[in-house]
Amino acid sequence: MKEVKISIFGFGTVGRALAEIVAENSEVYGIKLKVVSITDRSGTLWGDFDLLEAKEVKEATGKISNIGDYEVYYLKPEEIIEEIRPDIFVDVSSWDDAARVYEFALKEGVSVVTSNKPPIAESYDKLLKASQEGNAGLFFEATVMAGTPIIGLLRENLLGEKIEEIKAVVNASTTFILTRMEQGKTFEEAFNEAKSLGVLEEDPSKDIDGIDAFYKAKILHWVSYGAPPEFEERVGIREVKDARNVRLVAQVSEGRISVKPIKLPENSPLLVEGVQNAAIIKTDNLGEVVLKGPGGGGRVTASGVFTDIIKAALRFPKAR
Ligand SMILES: NC(=O)C1=CN([C@@H]2O[C@H](COP(=O)(O)OP(=O)(O)OC[C@H]3O[C@@H](n4cnc5c(N)ncnc54)[C@H](O)[C@@H]3O)[C@@H](O)[C@H]2O)C=CC1
Ligand SMILES: N[C@@H](CC=O)C(=O)O
Ligand code: NA
Repeated sequence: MKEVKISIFGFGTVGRALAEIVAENSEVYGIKLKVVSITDRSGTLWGDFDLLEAKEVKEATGKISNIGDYEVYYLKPEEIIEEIRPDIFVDVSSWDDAARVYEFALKEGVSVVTSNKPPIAESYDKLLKASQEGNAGLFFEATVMAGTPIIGLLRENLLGEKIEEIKAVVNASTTFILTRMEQGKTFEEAFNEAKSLGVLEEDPSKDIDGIDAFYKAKILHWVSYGAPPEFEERVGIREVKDARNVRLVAQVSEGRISVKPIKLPENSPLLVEGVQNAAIIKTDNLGEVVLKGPGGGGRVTASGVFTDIIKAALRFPKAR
């Protein structure tokens, strides 16, 4: 059975959920998935360790380096690629500047799977070139709508369509906060409740000020049009007073992205609740296609990462 070596970078809510899913499904489609390293801010665990033990140590102590019987290394991100030589580099961290490591990995023939938005939103074209140069895959399903498959839809199933417009609610945290405010909670009460769900960013202002949704809108623009937008607009939810039927809506059309709170009509498919996301994709032949599903949470996000790991393993030869 072909063994595929995976290095996980970042071991928070999503990383630990991914460890669970890989441990439950280590042999899929004739492939044996082997996590050979896990990195968090305290260091890199590298070797033949027990995945679930690593998850327990992280949850109990907050640091992967506290694991007893295994070697912990202090590697720069590029050294993970050079020294460990994984087949797939999986970024589930909140490190905004990870694009330089993705580019290095891709050029080395190492596929990249990520749930981390800024590197894709800000460096998509450069990374696509690097993936072609290194014959390696770049996969980022979980960056938008978590495991709900909008990226695969746009990158594969709608390739024959002209994307006329996308209107979407793609940030779970603000949807949760706005729907709790609709039910009479204050912003502060709703915000604190959202914290317990594991969907807020490490820096929650990214959610509240529309930055997370903006990155996602930019990724949708890249995938739909192969270029960055000229016009960009971003407004968060801090000034929302009457939350009834209000959602943070991302609007994407060729050359333009906008993220702002919008009061929606009663029957709008975008009037989602809780951590649900929804998107209305308008194309030349199909008219409107509606996609709705969970947009945040550990396993919901790790689901998209895991599917991308399988895609990468099936499509790309082992790293050189
Ligand atoms: N939680 C969710 O519902 C979703 C999260 N995402 C994205 O997935 C990524 C992970 O999300 P969560 O696990 O929820 O976040 P988290 O905050 O629980 O975990 C992020 C981890 O990355 C680590 N990290 C940050 N910078 C690092 C660096 N330079 N070196 C090593 N480790 C570093 C942090 O220490 C933390 O353990 C984020 O980029 C997030 O935007 C995407 C979709 C949904
Ligand atoms: N913080 C994000 C997590 C998923 O991308 C959100 O609230 O949607
Ligand atoms: Na997705």
